[in-house]
Amino acid sequence: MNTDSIDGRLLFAIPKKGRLYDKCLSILAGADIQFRRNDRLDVCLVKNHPIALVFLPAADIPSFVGQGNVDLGITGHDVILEAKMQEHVTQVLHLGFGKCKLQVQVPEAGPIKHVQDLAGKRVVTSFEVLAGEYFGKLDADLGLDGEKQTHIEYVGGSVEAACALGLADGIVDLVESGDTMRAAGLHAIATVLDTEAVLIKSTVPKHPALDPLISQITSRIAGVVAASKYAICQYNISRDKVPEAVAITPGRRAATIAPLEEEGWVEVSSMVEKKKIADIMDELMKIGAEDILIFGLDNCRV
Ligand SMILES: Nc1ncnc2c1ncn2[C@@H]1O[C@H](COP(=O)(O)OP(=O)(O)OP(=O)(O)O)[C@@H](O)[C@H]1O
Ligand SMILES: O=P(O)(O)OC[C@H]1O[C@H](OP(=O)(O)OP(=O)(O)O)[C@H](O)[C@@H]1O
Repeated sequence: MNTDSIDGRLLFAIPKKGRLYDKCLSILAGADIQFRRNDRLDVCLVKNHPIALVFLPAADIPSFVGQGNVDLGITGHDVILEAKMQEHVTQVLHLGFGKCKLQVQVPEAGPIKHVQDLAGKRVVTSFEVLAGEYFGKLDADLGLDGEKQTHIEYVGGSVEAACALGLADGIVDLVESGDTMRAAGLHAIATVLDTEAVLIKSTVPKHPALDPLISQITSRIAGVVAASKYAICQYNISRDKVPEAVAITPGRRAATIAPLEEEGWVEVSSMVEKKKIADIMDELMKIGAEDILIFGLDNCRV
């Protein structure tokens, strides 16, 4: 391999900006994929692996990967469906970030209360394929055809302004916290899709020789994702309470139980989901656990 060229390297597409960018950089750092991105440069050679990173718009990544021009990529599940690339890419890993919903939204103060009231009217969106499929089914269910069908119009951004500008009766857009939607005086009346960031590869890879490297990178990224999701919970408890304790902290395979010097007491150590930590600690306190400690994970392979 020529160390100064992309020839022979695995091409790995990363969103060049936007909501997924920072999280992707953390994933790459956690997987020890080392690179330096010079200003405005969209192709970047990795120093410690035969990989080149290609920084692309998130919406273009499914087609690049699906057509085999790029071997691996990170993007949103939503844009894979929007690009109609679900048959051409394999979703290797769910990455646990970029979580949001694609929702139908209408003015809060307006007359439209249900999605059926919006059918046949004007909908503005950046997701014309997904919105088109959604309203296509709804129109068919309601017997709306020809001119009576819902009019879907594409805009590239600031979708939330369309109703206030008189361009639309409703919109289809992404919602995470709901702040954008509320600030625009809108509320959601239906969910088209739940989405999150995913690691994808081509369903029919152009470079099968790269499969071992793809597996290695996938396993590293899976470790980083698991480390961000789990923590270690360690506590002391009297031996007779062990059955109740392991019901609360069963671990991934099984909890580790070690005897303490003090007669009748054990130490329990177990992986727990971070989002459940407060509830788990409450439950452990109730059954008499003591010295409950939570340790974060820098990285792991599980
Ligand atoms: N508010 C959000 N919360 C979580 N994930 C989101 C959010 N908005 C978008 N995403 C995810 O990130 C992907 C890219 O969206 P983003 O708005 O960052 O796109 P972009 O158009 O490339 O960037 P920019 O908005 O800077 O132009 C979306 O397809 C979706 O999967
Ligand atoms: O529910 P919220 O937390 O407010 O997030 C939703 C907003 O996030 C995305 O846009 P983004 O802010 O990425 O910018 P964009 O409109 O330029 O795509 C999306 O298009 C919504 O507008």
